[in-house]
Amino acid sequence: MTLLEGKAISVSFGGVQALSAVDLSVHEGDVLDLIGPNGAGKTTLLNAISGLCPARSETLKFNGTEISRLKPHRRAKLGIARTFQVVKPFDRLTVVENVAVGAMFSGHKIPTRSRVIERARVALEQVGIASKADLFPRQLTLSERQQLELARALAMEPALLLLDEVMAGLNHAEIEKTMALIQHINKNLGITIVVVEHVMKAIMNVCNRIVVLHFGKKIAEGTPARIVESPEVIQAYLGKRFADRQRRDQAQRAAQP
Ligand SMILES: Nc1ncnc2c1ncn2[C@@H]1O[C@H](COP(=O)(O)OP(=O)(O)OP(=O)(O)O)[C@@H](O)[C@H]1O
Repeated sequence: MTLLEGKAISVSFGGVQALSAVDLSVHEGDVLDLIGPNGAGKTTLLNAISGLCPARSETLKFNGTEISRLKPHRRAKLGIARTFQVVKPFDRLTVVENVAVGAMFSGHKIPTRSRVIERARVALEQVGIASKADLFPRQLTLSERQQLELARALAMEPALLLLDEVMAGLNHAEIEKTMALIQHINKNLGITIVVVEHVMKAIMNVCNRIVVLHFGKKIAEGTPARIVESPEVIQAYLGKRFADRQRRDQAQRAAQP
């Protein structure tokens, strides 16, 4: 089933055409990776979906409802949550209180304080930092702050989660952990995910579809295996060495019993 359907999504900032008539379909259960060079329009596309920047489109439907004229908080209530590339928690609130702010935007009509805190604690457990609930954000490592950002979005009980570079600045072990967490959120919590991610090697093994943006236009879409074969994508973004290595890895995995 199609969860999100966008047709001809365009965004311009003054003279800059950040997105030009991009079509995007996200199916229920997808982990869809948005890739492309710096400035390609990836974050802008997440902003257009979540309502954070004014966008034009022929249609933008979520779960069958036209959302293009809805404010961000209305889209959040319908089940669209997102994380931000630069994590900016409320410094004077504890970790659990920060997440509780997210829980206030869940679909429930009047979330009570106890329900909101309970939901926040569940989300912290889901991302693995329940033991940090009563600390302040400044006491967290970079990786834990990313997990806080994820928990805040999960507390909104979304059907669609938009992740903007949640692995930026993380080391190898932390990236592996985050990958496993993304898989867990998708498979076990049943949440559809659109992820903007530059750490290609890692995300290739987790996503089922990739959409490639270049100068605000969609230049390719398909399975990871198809995308590494696309001459246009190799030239615009992946580079030949990465594509060759990825193809070799895929062949080795396929040959394993
Ligand atoms: N608020 C804004 N005002 C003016 N121009 C903007 C604004 N936001 C984005 N842009 C421009 O729109 C284009 C797309 O930017 P966007 O941040 O979406 O790219 P991106 O693919 O996410 O890049 P990166 O990988 O570097 O995060 C860029 O040319 C950028 O400079």
